[in-house]
Amino acid sequence: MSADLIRIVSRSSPMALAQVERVRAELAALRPGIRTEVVPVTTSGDRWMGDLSKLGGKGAFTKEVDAALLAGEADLAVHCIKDVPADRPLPAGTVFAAYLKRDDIRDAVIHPEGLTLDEMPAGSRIGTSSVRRIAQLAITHPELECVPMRGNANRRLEKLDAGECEALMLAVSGLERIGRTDRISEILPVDTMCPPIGAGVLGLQCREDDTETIDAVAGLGDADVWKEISAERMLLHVLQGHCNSPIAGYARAERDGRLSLRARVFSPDGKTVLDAHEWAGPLDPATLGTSVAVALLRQGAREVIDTIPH
Ligand SMILES: NCc1[nH]cc(CCC(=O)O)c1CC(=O)O
Repeated sequence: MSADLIRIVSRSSPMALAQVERVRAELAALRPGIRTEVVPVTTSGDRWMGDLSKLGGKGAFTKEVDAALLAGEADLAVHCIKDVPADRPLPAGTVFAAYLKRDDIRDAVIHPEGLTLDEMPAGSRIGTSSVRRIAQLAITHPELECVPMRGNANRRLEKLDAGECEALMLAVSGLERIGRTDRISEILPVDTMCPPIGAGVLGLQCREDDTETIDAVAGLGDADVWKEISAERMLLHVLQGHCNSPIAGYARAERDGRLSLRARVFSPDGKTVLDAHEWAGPLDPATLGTSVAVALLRQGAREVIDTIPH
C-alpha cells in the first residue's frame, strides 16, 4: 500500500462486491485516514459453467485474485474461506492478516412458493452441484432429486425463476450479502446439513512482506474466528480434501474459551457417514483439527474421499 491507499482486489459477482463493501466500511470505521479502491477481476470459476473438478479444483475462484495481489496490482484480497483450497499451501508470498467476524454458517432452501424440504413432492428437482449438499440431502430426503446448478447466487436465483429446478440450496450468509434473504423458505440445521469448512467467514489476504497493509487490517480480525478457522483448515489439510470432497464441519469457540470441532465425511449417496467431534482441551486449534482428521481417517475417510473423482 501507499501511505493512505489500500487497493482491494475482488471477483466482480454481486456477492464478492458486497463482501468488499463490508471490508471497506469496517476499515473506514477503524482507520478513517485510509482510502480504499476496488480492483475487479473475473476468475476462471466465474466464467466456467461446467463441472468445477475439470478446472483443477477450488482454486478456480482464487487464482486470478491471488495473481493480482502478487503482481502488486492490489494490496488486499477478500476471500470466502470456504473457497480457499486447503490441500495445498496458500500461494507463496501471501498470508491471511485477519478473519472477519463469522456470519451464519447454515444453508438455506429457496422454493418459489416457500415450501420446506419436507413439504416438497417426491421428484422435486433441487439445483445444487455440491457433493456435500447432495450427500446430506440423500440421507434426509431420498425422494428429492438433485440437478447440477452452477453460477453465482444471483444467476442461480434467475435459473430457479426460469424453471430449471423446483428449489435451490444456498448459504444463508451469501443470501444476506446479496440482500436476498426474502427468498429463503427454510434454514437447515447444522445437524442435518453440516456446513462446509470455512462457511460464513471472510479472510483478508495480503502480501507477506507488506507489513503496512497487514498492520492496517489486522484490527478487523476476530480472535475466536481465527481459532475456528485454524482448526477447520488444518482438518481439511490433513484430510487432503479436494474441491469435490463431501467433507463438512465446523469449529466453535464458546464464550468460556473452549473450542470444539465437529466434522463429517460422506459417500455421495449418503450411505456412508463418518462423524467425529472433539473438544480441544489443552490442544491448540490446529492440533484439534489434526486430531479430528485422524479420527475420521481411522474410520476410513481416505477411501471415501478418494473414490470421488476430481
Ligand atoms: N461456492 C460459492 C460460495 N462461496 C461462499 C459462499 C457462501 C458464503 C460463505 O460461506 O462465505 C458461496 C455460495 C453458496 O455456497 O451458497
